[in-house]
Amino acid sequence: MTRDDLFNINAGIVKGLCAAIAKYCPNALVNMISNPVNSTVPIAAEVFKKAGTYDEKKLFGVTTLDVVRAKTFYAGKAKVNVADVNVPVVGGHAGITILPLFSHATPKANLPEDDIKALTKRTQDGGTEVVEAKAGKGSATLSMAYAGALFADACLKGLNGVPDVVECSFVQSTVTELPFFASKVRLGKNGVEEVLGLGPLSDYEKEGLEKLKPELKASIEKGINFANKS
Ligand SMILES: NC(=O)c1ccc[n+]([C@@H]2O[C@H](COP(=O)([O-])OP(=O)(O)OC[C@H]3O[C@@H](n4cnc5c(N)ncnc54)[C@H](O)[C@@H]3O)[C@@H](O)[C@H]2O)c1
Ligand SMILES: O=C(O)C[C@H](O)C(=O)O
Repeated sequence: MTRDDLFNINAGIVKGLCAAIAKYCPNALVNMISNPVNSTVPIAAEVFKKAGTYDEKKLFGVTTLDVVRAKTFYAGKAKVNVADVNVPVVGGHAGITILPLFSHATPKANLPEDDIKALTKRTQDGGTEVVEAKAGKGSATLSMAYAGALFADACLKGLNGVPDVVECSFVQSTVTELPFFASKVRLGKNGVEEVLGLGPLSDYEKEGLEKLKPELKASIEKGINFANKS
Protein backbone atom coordinates (compact mmCIF):
# COMPACT_ATOMS: atom_id res chain seq x y z
CA MET A 1 0.00 0.00 0.00
CA THR A 2 1.33 3.44 -0.91
CA ARG A 3 0.56 6.66 0.95
CA ASP A 4 -1.77 7.46 -1.90
CA ASP A 5 -3.74 4.24 -1.30
CA LEU A 6 -4.54 5.67 2.08
CA PHE A 7 -6.18 8.60 0.40
CA ASN A 8 -9.75 7.37 0.33
CA ILE A 9 -9.80 6.47 4.02
CA ASN A 10 -7.78 9.35 5.42
CA ALA A 11 -9.08 12.15 3.20
CA GLY A 12 -12.55 11.83 4.74
CA ILE A 13 -11.18 11.62 8.30
CA VAL A 14 -8.98 14.68 7.77
CA LYS A 15 -11.85 16.62 6.25
CA GLY A 16 -14.06 15.89 9.26
CA LEU A 17 -11.33 16.74 11.77
CA CYS A 18 -10.54 19.99 9.96
CA ALA A 19 -14.19 21.02 9.98
CA ALA A 20 -14.10 20.52 13.76
CA ILE A 21 -10.83 22.48 14.04
CA ALA A 22 -12.39 25.36 12.07
CA LYS A 23 -15.35 25.34 14.45
CA TYR A 24 -13.71 24.79 17.84
CA CYS A 25 -10.08 26.03 17.57
CA PRO A 26 -9.86 28.18 14.44
CA ASN A 27 -6.63 29.87 15.57
CA ALA A 28 -4.70 26.68 16.31
CA LEU A 29 -1.46 25.78 14.55
CA VAL A 30 -2.34 22.59 12.67
CA ASN A 31 0.44 20.01 12.26
CA MET A 32 -0.86 17.58 9.65
CA ILE A 33 0.89 14.21 9.92
CA SER A 34 -1.86 11.99 8.41
CA ASN A 35 -0.97 10.57 5.03
CA PRO A 36 -0.87 11.27 2.19
CA VAL A 37 0.50 14.57 3.55
CA ASN A 38 0.94 15.87 -0.03
CA SER A 39 -2.88 15.73 -0.33
CA THR A 40 -4.13 16.08 3.25
CA VAL A 41 -2.56 19.53 3.71
CA PRO A 42 -4.36 20.90 0.61
CA ILE A 43 -7.59 19.27 1.85
CA ALA A 44 -7.20 21.05 5.20
CA ALA A 45 -6.54 24.36 3.44
CA GLU A 46 -9.73 24.00 1.38
CA VAL A 47 -11.85 23.10 4.42
CA PHE A 48 -10.48 26.09 6.33
CA LYS A 49 -11.03 28.40 3.34
CA LYS A 50 -14.67 27.32 3.13
CA ALA A 51 -15.08 27.93 6.86
CA GLY A 52 -13.41 31.35 6.53
CA THR A 53 -10.64 30.42 8.99
CA TYR A 54 -7.73 29.68 6.65
CA ASP A 55 -4.43 31.18 7.70
CA GLU A 56 -1.57 29.84 5.58
CA LYS A 57 0.84 30.66 8.38
CA LYS A 58 -0.85 28.10 10.64
CA LEU A 59 -1.04 24.98 8.48
CA PHE A 60 1.95 22.62 8.37
CA GLY A 61 2.55 19.21 6.81
CA VAL A 62 4.89 17.28 9.10
CA THR A 63 7.88 16.12 7.04
CA THR A 64 10.28 15.99 9.99
CA LEU A 65 10.59 12.20 9.75
CA ASP A 66 12.22 12.63 6.34
CA VAL A 67 14.75 14.97 7.93
CA VAL A 68 15.33 12.51 10.80
CA ARG A 69 15.96 9.73 8.28
CA ALA A 70 18.22 11.84 6.04
CA LYS A 71 20.29 12.91 9.06
CA THR A 72 20.57 9.35 10.37
CA PHE A 73 21.62 7.82 7.04
CA TYR A 74 24.05 10.66 6.32
CA ALA A 75 25.64 10.38 9.76
CA GLY A 76 26.16 6.65 9.22
CA LYS A 77 27.79 7.12 5.84
CA ALA A 78 29.85 10.18 6.79
CA LYS A 79 30.81 8.59 10.13
CA VAL A 80 29.84 11.67 12.13
CA ASN A 81 27.67 12.10 15.21
CA VAL A 82 24.01 12.32 14.12
CA ALA A 83 23.38 14.98 16.78
CA ASP A 84 25.73 17.30 14.86
CA VAL A 85 24.13 16.70 11.46
CA ASN A 86 21.80 18.99 9.55
CA VAL A 87 20.17 18.03 6.23
CA PRO A 88 17.27 19.98 4.74
CA VAL A 89 14.63 17.85 3.00
CA VAL A 90 12.33 19.61 0.53
CA GLY A 91 9.45 18.79 -1.81
CA GLY A 92 6.79 16.59 -0.27
CA HIS A 93 6.33 13.49 1.88
CA ALA A 94 6.06 10.51 -0.48
CA GLY A 95 8.60 8.62 -2.59
CA ILE A 96 10.40 10.79 -5.12
CA THR A 97 8.66 13.94 -3.86
CA ILE A 98 10.99 13.64 -0.83
CA LEU A 99 14.16 15.47 -1.89
CA PRO A 100 16.98 15.52 0.67
CA LEU A 101 19.51 18.26 -0.10
CA PHE A 102 22.73 16.47 0.82
CA SER A 103 24.71 19.23 -0.92
CA HIS A 104 23.63 21.42 2.06
CA ALA A 105 24.42 18.76 4.67
CA THR A 106 26.62 19.73 7.57
CA PRO A 107 29.19 18.77 8.67
CA LYS A 108 30.54 18.56 5.12
CA ALA A 109 31.75 15.08 4.19
CA ASN A 110 32.35 15.26 0.42
CA LEU A 111 30.68 11.91 -0.16
CA PRO A 112 30.92 10.50 -3.70
CA GLU A 113 27.94 10.90 -6.07
CA ASP A 114 27.03 7.19 -5.79
CA ASP A 115 26.72 7.49 -2.01
CA ILE A 116 24.55 10.61 -2.37
CA LYS A 117 22.26 8.76 -4.78
CA ALA A 118 21.98 5.77 -2.44
CA LEU A 119 21.30 8.01 0.58
CA THR A 120 18.64 9.90 -1.40
CA LYS A 121 16.88 6.68 -2.39
CA ARG A 122 17.04 5.30 1.15
CA THR A 123 15.52 8.52 2.52
CA GLN A 124 12.78 8.47 -0.14
CA ASP A 125 11.99 4.81 0.56
CA GLY A 126 12.38 4.97 4.35
CA GLY A 127 8.65 4.92 5.09
CA THR A 128 7.96 2.15 2.58
CA GLU A 129 10.81 0.09 4.08
CA VAL A 130 9.02 0.20 7.45
CA VAL A 131 5.56 -0.42 5.96
CA GLU A 132 6.87 -3.51 4.12
CA ALA A 133 8.76 -4.78 7.17
CA LYS A 134 5.57 -4.53 9.23
CA ALA A 135 3.70 -6.44 6.50
CA GLY A 136 0.23 -4.99 6.89
CA LYS A 137 0.57 -4.15 10.58
CA GLY A 138 0.94 -0.39 10.03
CA SER A 139 3.66 2.14 9.44
CA ALA A 140 6.42 3.84 11.40
CA THR A 141 5.09 4.59 14.86
CA LEU A 142 7.84 5.51 17.35
CA SER A 143 9.88 7.40 14.76
CA MET A 144 6.72 9.21 13.64
CA ALA A 145 6.00 10.14 17.27
CA TYR A 146 9.60 11.33 17.69
CA ALA A 147 9.43 13.43 14.51
CA GLY A 148 5.99 14.80 15.42
CA ALA A 149 7.24 15.77 18.88
CA LEU A 150 10.31 17.51 17.43
CA PHE A 151 8.15 19.54 15.05
CA ALA A 152 5.49 20.38 17.64
CA ASP A 153 8.25 21.48 20.02
CA ALA A 154 9.71 23.75 17.32
CA CYS A 155 6.24 25.29 16.76
CA LEU A 156 5.90 25.92 20.52
CA LYS A 157 9.35 27.54 20.62
CA GLY A 158 8.28 29.82 17.76
CA LEU A 159 5.02 30.71 19.54
CA ASN A 160 7.05 31.54 22.65
CA GLY A 161 9.25 33.97 20.74
CA VAL A 162 12.43 31.88 20.63
CA PRO A 163 14.41 33.41 17.74
CA ASP A 164 15.67 31.53 14.67
CA VAL A 165 13.60 28.37 14.96
CA VAL A 166 13.93 26.82 11.50
CA GLU A 167 12.47 23.44 10.47
CA CYS A 168 11.46 21.88 7.18
CA SER A 169 7.71 21.63 6.63
CA PHE A 170 5.18 21.24 3.80
CA VAL A 171 3.43 24.62 3.68
CA GLN A 172 1.73 27.03 1.31
CA SER A 173 4.64 28.24 -0.73
CA THR A 174 5.95 30.35 -3.60
CA VAL A 175 9.36 28.63 -3.56
CA THR A 176 8.33 26.78 -6.75
CA GLU A 177 5.30 27.12 -9.02
CA LEU A 178 3.46 24.57 -6.83
CA PRO A 179 1.03 26.00 -4.26
CA PHE A 180 2.39 23.78 -1.46
CA PHE A 181 5.99 22.70 -1.02
CA ALA A 182 8.24 21.54 1.80
CA SER A 183 11.25 23.69 2.52
CA LYS A 184 12.92 25.32 5.48
CA VAL A 185 10.48 27.51 7.37
CA ARG A 186 11.21 30.03 10.10
CA LEU A 187 8.68 29.61 12.92
CA GLY A 188 7.45 32.49 15.01
CA LYS A 189 4.69 33.86 17.20
CA ASN A 190 2.08 33.49 14.44
CA GLY A 191 3.28 30.20 12.97
CA VAL A 192 5.18 30.56 9.68
CA GLU A 193 7.29 33.69 9.90
CA GLU A 194 9.21 33.10 6.67
CA VAL A 195 9.31 30.39 4.03
CA LEU A 196 12.97 30.08 3.10
CA GLY A 197 14.16 29.43 -0.46
CA LEU A 198 16.06 26.40 -1.68
CA GLY A 199 19.50 27.96 -2.12
CA PRO A 200 21.94 26.54 -4.67
CA LEU A 201 21.27 22.94 -5.74
CA SER A 202 23.57 20.29 -7.19
CA ASP A 203 22.75 19.04 -10.71
CA TYR A 204 21.42 15.81 -9.17
CA GLU A 205 19.12 17.78 -6.84
CA LYS A 206 17.95 20.04 -9.70
CA GLU A 207 17.04 16.90 -11.65
CA GLY A 208 15.23 15.47 -8.60
CA LEU A 209 13.31 18.72 -8.17
CA GLU A 210 12.04 18.68 -11.76
CA LYS A 211 11.13 14.97 -11.48
CA LEU A 212 9.10 15.40 -8.31
CA LYS A 213 6.98 18.33 -9.50
CA PRO A 214 4.41 16.44 -11.65
CA GLU A 215 3.74 13.87 -8.88
CA LEU A 216 3.49 16.50 -6.18
CA LYS A 217 1.24 18.67 -8.36
CA ALA A 218 -1.10 15.72 -8.98
CA SER A 219 -1.29 14.88 -5.26
CA ILE A 220 -2.03 18.51 -4.35
CA GLU A 221 -4.75 18.70 -7.01
CA LYS A 222 -6.22 15.39 -5.85
CA GLY A 223 -6.60 16.85 -2.35
CA ILE A 224 -8.12 20.10 -3.57
CA ASN A 225 -10.58 18.27 -5.84
CA PHE A 226 -11.60 15.90 -3.04
CA ALA A 227 -12.24 18.77 -0.65
CA ASN A 228 -14.32 20.68 -3.16
CA LYS A 229 -16.33 17.79 -4.61
CA SER A 230 -17.43 15.75 -1.64
N1 LIG B 1 3.98 12.17 8.26
C1 LIG B 1 4.66 11.14 8.77
O1 LIG B 1 5.87 11.23 8.99
C2 LIG B 1 3.97 9.84 9.11
C3 LIG B 1 4.72 8.76 9.58
C4 LIG B 1 4.05 7.58 9.90
C5 LIG B 1 2.67 7.51 9.76
N2 LIG B 1 2.00 8.58 9.28
C6 LIG B 1 0.55 8.61 9.15
O2 LIG B 1 -0.03 8.87 10.44
C7 LIG B 1 -1.36 8.36 10.49
C8 LIG B 1 -1.57 7.53 11.72
O3 LIG B 1 -0.74 6.39 11.64
P1 LIG B 1 -0.76 5.30 12.79
O4 LIG B 1 0.25 4.28 12.44
O5 LIG B 1 -0.68 5.99 14.13
O6 LIG B 1 -2.22 4.70 12.56
P2 LIG B 1 -3.12 3.93 13.61
O7 LIG B 1 -4.11 3.17 12.79
O8 LIG B 1 -2.27 3.19 14.62
O9 LIG B 1 -3.83 5.08 14.41
C9 LIG B 1 -4.82 5.87 13.82
C10 LIG B 1 -5.70 6.38 14.95
O10 LIG B 1 -6.67 7.27 14.39
C11 LIG B 1 -7.91 7.02 15.06
N3 LIG B 1 -9.01 7.47 14.20
C12 LIG B 1 -9.56 6.83 13.14
N4 LIG B 1 -10.57 7.56 12.65
C13 LIG B 1 -10.65 8.69 13.38
C14 LIG B 1 -11.51 9.81 13.37
N5 LIG B 1 -12.47 9.94 12.45
N6 LIG B 1 -11.33 10.76 14.28
C15 LIG B 1 -10.34 10.67 15.19
N7 LIG B 1 -9.49 9.62 15.27
C16 LIG B 1 -9.65 8.64 14.38
C17 LIG B 1 -7.92 5.52 15.28
O11 LIG B 1 -8.80 5.18 16.31
C18 LIG B 1 -6.46 5.26 15.68
O12 LIG B 1 -6.26 5.43 17.06
C19 LIG B 1 -1.54 7.61 9.17
O13 LIG B 1 -2.17 8.46 8.26
C20 LIG B 1 -0.11 7.33 8.73
O14 LIG B 1 -0.01 7.13 7.35
C21 LIG B 1 2.63 9.74 8.97
O1 LIG C 1 5.67 5.84 4.58
C1 LIG C 1 4.58 5.75 5.09
O2 LIG C 1 3.59 5.32 4.48
C2 LIG C 1 4.41 6.15 6.51
C3 LIG C 1 5.07 7.40 6.85
O3 LIG C 1 4.69 8.48 6.06
C4 LIG C 1 6.56 7.31 6.93
O4 LIG C 1 7.23 8.15 6.33
O5 LIG C 1 7.05 6.41 7.61
